Amino acid sequence: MTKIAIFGVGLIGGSLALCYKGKPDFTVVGHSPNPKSVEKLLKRNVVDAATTSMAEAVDGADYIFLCVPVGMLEEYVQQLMKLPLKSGCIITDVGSTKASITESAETIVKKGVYFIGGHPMAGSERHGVEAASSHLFENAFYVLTPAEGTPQTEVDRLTELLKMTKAQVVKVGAREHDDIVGAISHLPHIIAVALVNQVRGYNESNPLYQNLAAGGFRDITRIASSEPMIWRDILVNNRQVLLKLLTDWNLEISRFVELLENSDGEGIVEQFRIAGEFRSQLPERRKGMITSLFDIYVDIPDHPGIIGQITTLLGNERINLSNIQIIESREDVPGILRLSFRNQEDADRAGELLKGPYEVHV
Ligand SMILES: NC(=O)c1ccc[n+]([C@@H]2O[C@H](COP(=O)([O-])OP(=O)(O)OC[C@H]3O[C@@H](n4cnc5c(N)ncnc54)[C@H](O)[C@@H]3O)[C@@H](O)[C@H]2O)c1
Ligand SMILES: O=C(O)C(=O)C[C@]1(C(=O)O)C=C[C@@H](O)C=C1
Repeated sequence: MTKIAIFGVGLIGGSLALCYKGKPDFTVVGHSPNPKSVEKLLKRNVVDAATTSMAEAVDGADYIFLCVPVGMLEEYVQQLMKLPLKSGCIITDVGSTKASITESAETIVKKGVYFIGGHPMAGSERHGVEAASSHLFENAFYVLTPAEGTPQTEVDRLTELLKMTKAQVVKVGAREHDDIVGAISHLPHIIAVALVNQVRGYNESNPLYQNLAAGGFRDITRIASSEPMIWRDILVNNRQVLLKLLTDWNLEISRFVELLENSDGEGIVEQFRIAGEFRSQLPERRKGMITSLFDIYVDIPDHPGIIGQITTLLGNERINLSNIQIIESREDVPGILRLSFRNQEDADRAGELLKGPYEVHV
């Protein structure tokens, strides 16, 4: 039996738990310091067992996932080292920054235990176990940042385990990770929040701003609704990288100021052209990295007419489906249907509607 202990069973921890729970020869234990959260995890059936005791959670664990906010990771590694851990146990984390935890854990972990930094490049603006899904990591990249001295055999063991998330594991240096992810994830979150707050200011004197906000504003600002505490920790932790990125950002914006001051239409066309060209080369269908669709997943029994029944139900309620895909049909699980919608509201309505007759995952 492989035992997995998960600390912080929220969006990411809960999604990992759902990837392993119920799989043959796996047992998943969730930890929270809060007894009410422990009760909730058991009630939601996300884990096989849940506890407020760190010692109980790690007792005999083969793998420990730290899925708490970035600012707490080091403290958790320190606490874990005071407990008797199984020899060969791998501790990994899912934090959105990698340099500080990878470097500090190296000095904290004791012999016979391994720390390998990790970061799934998938997520959402939602948080908490309620938003968890076993499909979250499908097709996404999952970065591992092993320190230099980590034996390859242990990296391979963790890579093998992560295959069950259906993510694609890649190895990247921790500092390189923070530079890159700073640019493609952390900076966009700052920009989204700043933009929403700029418009929020205008909206105070004229509510039409909010009412007229359409696809463009929604697309670029979805992530402004992300969990503040999670993002406080990420941004403060990666501040050195972000300060440099914001300097570069100011230059990009100044370029537009200049183009507008000079009514330089050709220059504007050129900016859009080179941006569009680069964006069109981003890997397609990498869920969690780039998507303008809102997906729900429905477990479907394998019998004829089932897809017709589902689309009819949606059609009757005038819920517009933008894509439909059968992900797979395996012997040990029901088939899975991915339904995509143009906006969160439609996805939520569809979820509510289909929840009765079918098993729905968001
Ligand atoms: N949200 C994303 O898109 C995303 C993607 C990849 C990685 N991450 C990383 O995953 C980690 C978890 O983020 P999440 O999005 O799952 O957030 P979340 O809020 O859904 O989950 C965080 C979990 O940590 C617990 N927690 C919070 N404060 C705690 C405390 N003081 N003591 C003990 N437990 C505490 C919460 O109860 C919850 O179970 C973070 O390190 C984040 O950087 C997030
Ligand atoms: O899709 C989203 O909502 C996300 O915020 C996911 C996202 C990202 O910025 O792409 C956010 C944080 C992560 O650490 C990894 C992925």
